[in-house]
Amino acid sequence: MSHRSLIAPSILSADFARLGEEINAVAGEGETRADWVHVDVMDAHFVPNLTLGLPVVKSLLKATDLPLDCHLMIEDPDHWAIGYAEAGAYNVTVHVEAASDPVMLAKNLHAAGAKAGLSVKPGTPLEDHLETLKHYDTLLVMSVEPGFGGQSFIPDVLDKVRTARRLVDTGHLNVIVEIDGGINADTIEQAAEAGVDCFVAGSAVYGAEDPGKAVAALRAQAAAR
Ligand SMILES: O=C(CO)[C@@H](O)[C@H](O)COP(=O)(O)O
Ligand SMILES: [Fe+2]
Repeated sequence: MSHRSLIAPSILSADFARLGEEINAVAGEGETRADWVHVDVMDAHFVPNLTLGLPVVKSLLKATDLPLDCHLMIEDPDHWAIGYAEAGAYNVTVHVEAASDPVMLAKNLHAAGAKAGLSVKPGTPLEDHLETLKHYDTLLVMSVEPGFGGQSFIPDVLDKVRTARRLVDTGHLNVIVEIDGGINADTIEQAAEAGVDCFVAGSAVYGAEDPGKAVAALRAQAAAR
């Protein structure tokens, strides 16, 4: 791994009535500071849950200087994703299962000034999307079925992470391997060992008494592998 492990707390497990304060809880100094804030956008169609959309993301962008990592679990990301990039999201991740033209989408996200992320559900093989991946900056490997926080990590996805790590390293791709779902003190080391660069953690951070300390502890565990 060429850089330190990145920790991206998911505000899905935060108090939605106090999102600005909740982000500030992981925006301190040093090791307690998150690298990115992960924002789960769900439309009750691509996934059976509804969360928040572009108006809330625009407000969050004003409330923090941390980079927003927007995970779009929505139908028709070809149409909607660009708005998040134009608003100033750092990274906009779309699901390969939902995108009609993911290569064009990545180009459009880049033109709008954002990084582009490609996400795969646990049952989606990576092998079918290798050419597409070359156009992206992050690969978000889902380690739970998308839709809800607080689910258990699916260990079978570690094989996919190892494959991704190998492809990125041997192909010299500039792609950050990110994992999302069930990451906590019990699972982060396996994920780090398999080659993950960036760890999304919702309940493990916002369910902790001190979210900033949880960020520091997860980062230390990831770095120890
Ligand atoms: O995208 C999703 C769920 O669909 C995630 O970002 C979850 O929000 C992660 O929550 P934990 O599994 O860490 O509690
Ligand atoms: Fe997510």
